[in-house]
Amino acid sequence: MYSQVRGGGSPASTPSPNVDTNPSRTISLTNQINYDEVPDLPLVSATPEWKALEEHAKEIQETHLKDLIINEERCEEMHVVEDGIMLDYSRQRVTEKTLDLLADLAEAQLLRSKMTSMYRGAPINFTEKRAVLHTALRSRKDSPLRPVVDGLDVVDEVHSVLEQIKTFTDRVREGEITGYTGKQLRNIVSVGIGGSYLGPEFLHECLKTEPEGVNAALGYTLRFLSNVDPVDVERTCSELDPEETLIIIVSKTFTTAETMLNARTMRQWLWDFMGNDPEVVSKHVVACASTSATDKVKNFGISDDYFFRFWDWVGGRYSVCSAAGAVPISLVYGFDLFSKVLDGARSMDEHFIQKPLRSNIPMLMGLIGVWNMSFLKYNMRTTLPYAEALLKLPAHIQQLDMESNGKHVTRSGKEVDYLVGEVDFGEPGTNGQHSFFQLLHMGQAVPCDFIGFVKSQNDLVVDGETLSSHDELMTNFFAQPDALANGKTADELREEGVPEWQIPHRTFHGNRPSMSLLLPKLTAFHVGQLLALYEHRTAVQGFVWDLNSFDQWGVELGKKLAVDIKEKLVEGRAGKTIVADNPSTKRLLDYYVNSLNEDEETEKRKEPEWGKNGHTNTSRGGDARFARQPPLPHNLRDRGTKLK
Ligand SMILES: O=P(O)(O)OC[C@H]1O[C@H](O)[C@H](O)[C@@H](O)[C@@H]1O
Repeated sequence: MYSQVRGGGSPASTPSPNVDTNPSRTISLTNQINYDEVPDLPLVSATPEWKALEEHAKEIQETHLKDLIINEERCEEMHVVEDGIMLDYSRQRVTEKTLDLLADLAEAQLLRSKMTSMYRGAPINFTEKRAVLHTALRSRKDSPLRPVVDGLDVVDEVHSVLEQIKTFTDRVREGEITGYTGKQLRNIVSVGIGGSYLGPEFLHECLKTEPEGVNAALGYTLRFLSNVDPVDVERTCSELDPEETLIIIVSKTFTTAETMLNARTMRQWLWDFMGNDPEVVSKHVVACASTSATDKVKNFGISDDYFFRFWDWVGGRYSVCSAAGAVPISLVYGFDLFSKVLDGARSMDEHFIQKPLRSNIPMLMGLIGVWNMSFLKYNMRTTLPYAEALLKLPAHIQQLDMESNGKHVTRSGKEVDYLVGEVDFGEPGTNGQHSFFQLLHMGQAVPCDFIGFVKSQNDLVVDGETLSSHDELMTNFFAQPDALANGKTADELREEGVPEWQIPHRTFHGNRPSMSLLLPKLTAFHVGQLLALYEHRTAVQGFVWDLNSFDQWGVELGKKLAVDIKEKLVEGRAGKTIVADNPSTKRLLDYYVNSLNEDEETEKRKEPEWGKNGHTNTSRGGDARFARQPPLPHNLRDRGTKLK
């Protein structure tokens, strides 16, 4: 496949990707990396730059954060305001020297060359021989940077699909494209898992309460079906009118077992309501998949016009800005609002490639991530958005980062002897404060990303309150980082009159690092910025650690074993003796199969029922037909007995 760049433009709209205030930090673009060969490089931990940081970490271990954060000059230095975003990293356990040494490490690891290679479409995902071009998904049509993959201009490809999506989604929203029985398509069900689900759901949750989003989505519902658990199907279909439902199958490969079973289930659901006619599928099912899955999409019964392609050079966890996110979001919120997400992501792409280290938000966050993990040995990290609409951001970051940097070898195939790949988790504030913050304050130390907004999507002031509810939320955003950094000493507790016996239980050691990101408002544009910011943070860490952050071989083994288990389960349910690879798995399988068989002797397995909960179908304004339980599809009736 491999790609070259046509035109020779810079990765973003401004002339040089290597702008740096400190000329000694500027990396020559001639220092290009050859991704067609597996390099034989020493581990980064053997470099003098790494060793200098290890030495420096010993000094930092002696310093308490509360002594660092009282230094006015340092606090001034350790914040950035760019594109409306403020990053304050003064509560990280870093000094000017730390940042200089990290810059040296970044330079030694050719960070900027690697970034540029990514933007230009070099095959940096070399184990799969693929380019990594999610930045091209938000390129301007007339971008001077024209990566070419498989002979195709990537930016032209992207814009041709975006136009197809705009036309299709506008026509659906205007009622020109309808369902099989002529009804408007107002219920959208997006079927997908992993990267084909988490990012789009995160965007949906943000836009749901965004004022423009609220208006645009009036009369529409968007649901995500990801888990192969039949209960997820039940929940998804509950009270939906199939005649008004459009199913989007989002799967890059169009082979993922869970997605394809759910896709077949949803196809059957449509047929069971509207008749077993191929036109039901061609009018109610669309696909977002990679061009290499074209035949599979056709074989499913999906028409060409309803196929929105993306490309092998878009990784699943980096695919939100492709058709995977564009189709469901544009159907419900309109293409224009989705375009604003792309604008925000593009502005972050430009920021990332153009800005010098000390003004570069993703670069600073990535390098501090490396510092915390590999040198200060914090192997966890938490994302704490003080915005309920970001409730799915932690789950998205979890996949993005843990699938990207959860690796054990370098690009040269050498085992790493340093810590890489944090465990990422999170929850919106203030809810998180009432669940796991006890551990953050007194148990294990976990670096925190606090994310807050100057304005709420929709603020409230209750009569008699001096502050708005958003101000109230933000007081916590400001207070928690100080509590983590400063802690509380025994002497301070004594002064407050705390009894001596309680003091050990109420002492906070502090010295717990965090960073604070403050954005203007959770709009479509700013959510696009956040999305790209975290994608780039992950890339920075992988580049410095010398990993391939863009493959995911780690998910394959379990998938393969599940296929083997399926055969064993079929045999067990047919009354044959289960032969398993080890006694532990055999015991579990025997227990499962025997329990099922016993159950069935006394009680027939319960049949699933669509719309079981019997709520009013809001999208139909409470149509009585859907408030009742719809008929059970015939093929699913037999499902409980099929395995016998
Ligand atoms: O989009 P699909 O091909 O269905 O893949 C869905 C997901 O499953 C895979 O196992 C990977 O872990 C994810 O990176 C991917 O996003």
